[in-house]
Amino acid sequence: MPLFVVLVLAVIVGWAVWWVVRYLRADTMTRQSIRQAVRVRWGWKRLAPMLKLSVTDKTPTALATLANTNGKPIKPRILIPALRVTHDAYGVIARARCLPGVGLQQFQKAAPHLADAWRCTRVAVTQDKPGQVLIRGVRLDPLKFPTEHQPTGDVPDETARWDLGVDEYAQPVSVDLTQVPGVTVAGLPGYGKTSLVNRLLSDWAPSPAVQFACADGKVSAAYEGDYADWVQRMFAFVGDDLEEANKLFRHLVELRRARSASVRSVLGVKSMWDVGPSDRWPLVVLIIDEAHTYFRDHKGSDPRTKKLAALAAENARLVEDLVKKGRSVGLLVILTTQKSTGDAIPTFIRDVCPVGLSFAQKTAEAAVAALGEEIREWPDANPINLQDPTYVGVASMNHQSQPGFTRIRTPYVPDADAARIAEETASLTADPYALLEAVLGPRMGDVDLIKADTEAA
Ligand SMILES: Nc1ncnc2c1ncn2[C@@H]1O[C@H](COP(=O)(O)OP(=O)(O)OP(=O)(O)O)[C@@H](O)[C@H]1O
Repeated sequence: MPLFVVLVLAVIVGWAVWWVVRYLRADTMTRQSIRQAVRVRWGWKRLAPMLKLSVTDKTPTALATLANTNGKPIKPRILIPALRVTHDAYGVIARARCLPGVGLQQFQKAAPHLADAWRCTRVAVTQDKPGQVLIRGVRLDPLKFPTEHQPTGDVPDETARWDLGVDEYAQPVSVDLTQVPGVTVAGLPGYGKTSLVNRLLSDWAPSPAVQFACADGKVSAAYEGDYADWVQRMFAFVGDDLEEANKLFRHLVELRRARSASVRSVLGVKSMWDVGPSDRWPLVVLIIDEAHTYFRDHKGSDPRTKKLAALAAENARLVEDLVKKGRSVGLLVILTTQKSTGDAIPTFIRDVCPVGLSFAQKTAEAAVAALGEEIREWPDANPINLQDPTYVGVASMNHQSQPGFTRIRTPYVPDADAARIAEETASLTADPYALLEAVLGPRMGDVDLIKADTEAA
């Protein structure tokens, strides 16, 4: 046998073995996707013309004209977009070349028929490169399949990137929280708020450039509740006591002022994000869980109620200060609530938070309270459609930088994993105010807090 044939055979056998091994090693979902991808590839030449995704080229090529010796008219050519198909557990990802007259619009129009032909729940067509479209087909609805996240304990590659989960096309969703001063998280009890925050803590805790504080309105003492393990990685923790919370918020507003006053002299820039957070100037994340506890209106004329009402009003004002003025000096506030009324997170705070997430909600009003009026215009993404228990862990998100809402399947983070990370990273905990004092030394006394306020405002 000639050497060339042997080589070709060896390549074919090697390729086949590689595919068989890949197939056998894959899980059931991925195997289905591999078979689906093969069907998509094989059926493409027939399917494309049926869906008007081909063009007829009547102009003969130079080669065809040369070869045409018998003088018969040359048949027009049917051009089919070249298609490259890959797979993942949820379905197929295909890249198609555009042809004259067959581009993004035509593929998008054909998407429902592609979904039928490829037996997909959803098909989305986007364009990420000129001359090419990306066709994502999901056989299974990624929103309906619970996932789990095992935190690695490694320092994140990028600071302030919040990996949230996957969207309805199983594409990873993450939000860049640099320059973001506030995030709201709402949803009915038991639908995954704690797990969402747990993930952020688990992923970010290994970084010495992030410090955490927490006010948990659901508990009275640090050893109770969802954050019991995390307390060791937090420089401050308060329970449902309004006065204690007030002290913490004041402390943080003071930190905000001191940072605003000294950012130029310490970091040499106007905004901390120009240089990024560091262990001496860390990003400070304040988690306010069950935010309603700290802000709700107390009605009554007895002295105790009056005092609570005054504290609640001041708490809202202090948190507003942090969200409105904390961005450039590295403060981030995450507010969560299971209450579905407008006063759970006062609208003047909600509206200055650029990122909002909501798990399931019971009523349209609750969805508006969580995500703003705009959600009424996006019925498909409305969290009132997430009440089925299948959607525990699924949230709808809006981000001020983009129109519309994204539905996200967030993963479950086992408590034991979160506890392990908290323990491993506890030694990184430091009070950012003390860090600033250490940097400024005796100059701390010179920090002009009033001037800092005027500048930041
Ligand atoms: N992302 C998720 N995927 C699958 N299951 C989840 C997810 N998040 C939470 N769960 C399940 O739901 C239960 C309740 O979740 P979690 O404590 O996060 O809810 P919550 O919204 O914080 O409730 P609450 O407002 O009462 O604190 C968890 O114990 C877990 O079994």
